[in-house]
Amino acid sequence: MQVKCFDTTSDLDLYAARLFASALKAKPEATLGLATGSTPIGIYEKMIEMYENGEMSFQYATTFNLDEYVGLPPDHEQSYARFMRRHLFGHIDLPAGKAHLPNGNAADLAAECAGYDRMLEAQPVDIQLLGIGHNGHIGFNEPDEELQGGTHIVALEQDTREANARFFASIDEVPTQAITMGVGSILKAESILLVVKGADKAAIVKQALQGPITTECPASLLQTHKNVTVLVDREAGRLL
Ligand SMILES: N[C@@H]1[C@@H](O)[C@H](O)[C@@H](COP(=O)(O)O)O[C@@H]1O
Repeated sequence: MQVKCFDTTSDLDLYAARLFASALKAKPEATLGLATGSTPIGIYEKMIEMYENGEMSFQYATTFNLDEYVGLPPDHEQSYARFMRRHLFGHIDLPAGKAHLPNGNAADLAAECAGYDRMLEAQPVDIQLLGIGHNGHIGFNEPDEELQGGTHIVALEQDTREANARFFASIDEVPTQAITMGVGSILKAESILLVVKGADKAAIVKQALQGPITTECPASLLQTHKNVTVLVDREAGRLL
């Protein structure tokens, strides 16, 4: 596992965007695993700049997002589908049909999960972008006695709903469930880029990288992967 610490988030964002640009240069038809949350927004901004400057093209790429809320209409301001359109897909040359997110409104959610896994098997992720929750969740894989391998429905922890309530009018509007790729699917990616920003993530990133490998901190399972790069800003990396 390689850990790189950056003085500014802007340097970190540029470095991460360049890793994706290199991956696409080496393999234009690469499958990219993408994430939501506040952490990747700056990285997506740099990708858009690089695309606009002709330094990066998504024309032949495929993307898979980690997760989506259950029960929000796709056009809901806080749905992850909308987030991705706003922060990335609406600004680049990725063909619409090549951007995949789990559908949290599917009539048959079990079939949706199985279908998402089939697509992931057919087009394995080359490079997976990940953030981390304060409790060590990745995607929406919450700490638990057991973790599921494939895409599944998860009940969101109260802490997670509270953390995400800042994007909603009130906590009551935050969905109670999500559909998420499993830790097993995440670990199948050829390479993983974990990005952590801010002092409030310093303790959990230390636990994830240097603590015991346990399902009670889903991100700690990244220690078992052969090709993980961790990018931290100074605040997030201060305990490492
Ligand atoms: N499902 C997402 C995760 O993929 C993300 O990593 C996490 C941290 O978000 P943030 O980057 O806003 O701290 O929150 C959400 O719950």
